[in-house]
Amino acid sequence: MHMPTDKIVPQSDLYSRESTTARTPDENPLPVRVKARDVSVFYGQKQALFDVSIDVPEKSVTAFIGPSGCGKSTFLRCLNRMNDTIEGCRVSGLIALDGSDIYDPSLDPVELRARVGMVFQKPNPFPKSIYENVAYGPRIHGLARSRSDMDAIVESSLQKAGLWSEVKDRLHEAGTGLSGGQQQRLCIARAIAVSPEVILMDEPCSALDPIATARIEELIDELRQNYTIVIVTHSMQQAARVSQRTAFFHLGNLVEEGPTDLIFTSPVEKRTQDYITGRYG
Ligand SMILES: Nc1ncnc2c1ncn2[C@@H]1O[C@H](COP(=O)(O)OP(=O)(O)OP(=O)(O)O)[C@@H](O)[C@H]1O
Repeated sequence: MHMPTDKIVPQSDLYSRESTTARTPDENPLPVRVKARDVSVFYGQKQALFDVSIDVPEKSVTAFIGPSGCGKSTFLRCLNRMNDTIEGCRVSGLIALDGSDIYDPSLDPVELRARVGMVFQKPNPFPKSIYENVAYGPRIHGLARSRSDMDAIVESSLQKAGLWSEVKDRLHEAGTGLSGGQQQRLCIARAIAVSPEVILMDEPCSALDPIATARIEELIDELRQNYTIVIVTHSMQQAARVSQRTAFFHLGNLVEEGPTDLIFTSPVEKRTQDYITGRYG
């Protein structure tokens, strides 16, 4: 059921405020693609996120880490309004993509989700052919004018997802017939096919074996040349391997965020230190 969340009112003072959780100013910061300020999320009466502020730089991987239930997925879902689909979920604060409020009522959430794509924990291809899985988004967004246009989009998306050579001779077979790792790459191809700016990944490797996981991690590293990626992961090793920035969440708060190497070697906050050294979580 579709339940609209609270409108986020863009307030210039909120928009221009610095993120207080950023621990070290980068010497050469990348342009900010997604800016969140004072984002709180409620499920009914229960508050799950408290005043989260963060800048997500473009063409890099930002990892969200933290113990189970700390709000990582809740915050990730705010970034493309997936929480709109959860009954009783309310969002306040500001989230801007390229300077524009994503909760502006004039913005179509379907268009937003093409610009901010999502890959889920469990690979979820449609019960259709490999080709149709990738062609579906471009078709509903009117991105291909002809069959050959569509063929080109499908091929290049599968190429970028590192799957083309494995499936080019079986494009009309069911997507669900692929291995788990291939299915996840198909889901990545499906997200890429509508030319997103940002790709959100919610524990994309948790259902995969170590070899398929390594393949997806390599792919994430390649994709960051062209896309802004935000990944939720339970694995600190994965965050350290794939991300340039890491944000540590605890009990609904964004405790600390900064360059991944610094978060893992010299965190400022004791709670971050305790988590990365395995004291809890
Ligand atoms: N649909 C929902 N309805 C009610 N409460 C929810 C819902 N989704 C999440 N929550 C609650 O919000 C809090 C944050 O959950 P969330 O799933 O965002 O955490 P997480 O850090 O991603 O956890 P995990 O690592 O276990 O996936 C938890 O207390 C959770 O129970």
